[in-house]
Amino acid sequence: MTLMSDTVTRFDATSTGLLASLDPLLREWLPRQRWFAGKGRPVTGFTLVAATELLPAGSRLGLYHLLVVAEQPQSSGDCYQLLIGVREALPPRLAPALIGHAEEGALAGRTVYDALYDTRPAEVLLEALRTQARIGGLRFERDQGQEIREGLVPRLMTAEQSNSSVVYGDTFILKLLRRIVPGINPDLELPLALAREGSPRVPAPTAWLRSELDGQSYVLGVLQPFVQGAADGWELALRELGKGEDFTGEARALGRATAEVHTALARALPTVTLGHAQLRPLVDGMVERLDAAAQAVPALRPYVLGLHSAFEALADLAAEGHTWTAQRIHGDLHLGQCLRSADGEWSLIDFEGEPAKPLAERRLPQPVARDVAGMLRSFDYAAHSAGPPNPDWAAACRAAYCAGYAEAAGHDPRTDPVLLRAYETDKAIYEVVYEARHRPDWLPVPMAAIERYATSDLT
Ligand SMILES: Nc1ncnc2c1ncn2[C@@H]1O[C@H](COP(=O)(O)OP(=O)(O)O)[C@@H](O)[C@H]1O
Ligand SMILES: O=P(O)(O)O[C@H]1O[C@H](CO)[C@@H](O[C@H]2O[C@H](CO)[C@@H](O)[C@H](O)[C@H]2O)[C@H](O)[C@H]1O
Repeated sequence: MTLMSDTVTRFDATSTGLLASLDPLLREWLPRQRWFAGKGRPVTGFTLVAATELLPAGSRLGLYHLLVVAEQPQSSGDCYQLLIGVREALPPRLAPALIGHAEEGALAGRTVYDALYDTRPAEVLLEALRTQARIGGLRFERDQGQEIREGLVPRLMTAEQSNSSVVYGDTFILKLLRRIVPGINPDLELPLALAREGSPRVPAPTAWLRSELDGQSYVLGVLQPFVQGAADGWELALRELGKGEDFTGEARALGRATAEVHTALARALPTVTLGHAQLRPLVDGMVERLDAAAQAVPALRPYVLGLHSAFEALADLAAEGHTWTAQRIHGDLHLGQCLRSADGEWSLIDFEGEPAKPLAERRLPQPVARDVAGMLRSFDYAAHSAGPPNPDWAAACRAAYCAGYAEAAGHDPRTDPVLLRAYETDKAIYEVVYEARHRPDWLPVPMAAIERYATSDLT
């Protein structure tokens, strides 16, 4: 256990004692969290990167903001953001938040819990954003043009997520990023760029939380307007499928919304042309991901040769002199990232990209086909998740989505089937690894697509 005490605020004398209390509790609790990225390997210890006392430890309710590196074998360790509450005992409503009872160190005899479940700590965060507080290394910042009312009542969203979100009075939603990496985070960067472009398709960031550590900036959270009465595309698609209803009207609207976001991003941020030299490493990446996935998930192995052909076809096109335009994109687009407001308008959320990929890679310009492929995979997922597989439903949504995209963008993604197939294949491979790791019961869904892609020509 090491301590970088220069980043610890108002807490230097007891920081080691704090970690002594938390270490045994976090070893048990952290790996059980959905957002824990190091699943399958034991946590062997923690390094405290920063500890900020937000409510005094001596009071009825103590509150610490922590950045800790979880040490694991064969890894340099991921850094996590934790909001730790400390009480004598937890009231029953906070039972799901329990981390454990500290037996040693500075918090010995007290109960430690995930403070995001608790009203007062969540209020402390919103108040700090509202007043643009600077506490230790934490920078609470906001868009001066948007107002944050006082007295909004917080509630933690309990859905399984990659991060953790608190909704304030159905007016704002604060997403606290759990795994923290230094640098410009697209989850703040892209919505801010879209807001500057005046795009109505993405809730404009109202405020954000950053940390300055060792000369590097970390985005820790983003506050956005809450889209009231919204349903996400995944819920809606499953509902319509279950009723045997048509979803093509919504799929077409989603295609238009995606194209509008792409057009605004292309205006706001640089675009580049990909020729053979640039496409080759992109294809190599796809091949490497396939090979790594087959190592990790044995069920993929019989299909590796068949899947390679999708990537080779793309490399062949590049070798023949084809070029593609690349720009900033969403990076992890699926039905669950699309919200339909009560008045029927679609917005896109969660521009973080695939959280497991390095930030620099997530911020590279890429062909828009990658996002389109993500949505097409999502229609296929829905069609394989609600009762017996319904490939006709998926095919109809696919056609409507691409037609909607073409209406708003002026070009139809289906006119480049080789590129689209390569990205759909790449995404399905990603999904196989994702499901094997997080939801093994779902593995047959992407595997059904893998089987098709490995054995069929482009249709
Ligand atoms: N602006 C918003 N308005 C309403 N609900 C939202 C908003 N942003 C996110 N949500 C809800 O929160 C969930 C998680 O948000 P998301 O950004 O996808 O987080 P994560 O990165 O943790 O997956 C979404 O599926 C959606 O239900
Ligand atoms: O929502 P996240 O950004 O955390 O994305 C991850 O989890 C998704 C599942 O929640 C996963 O999406 C896959 O399952 C969806 C249905 O639950 C489906 O609509 C998507 O098409 C499918 O990829 C996503 O891949 C993963 O990154």
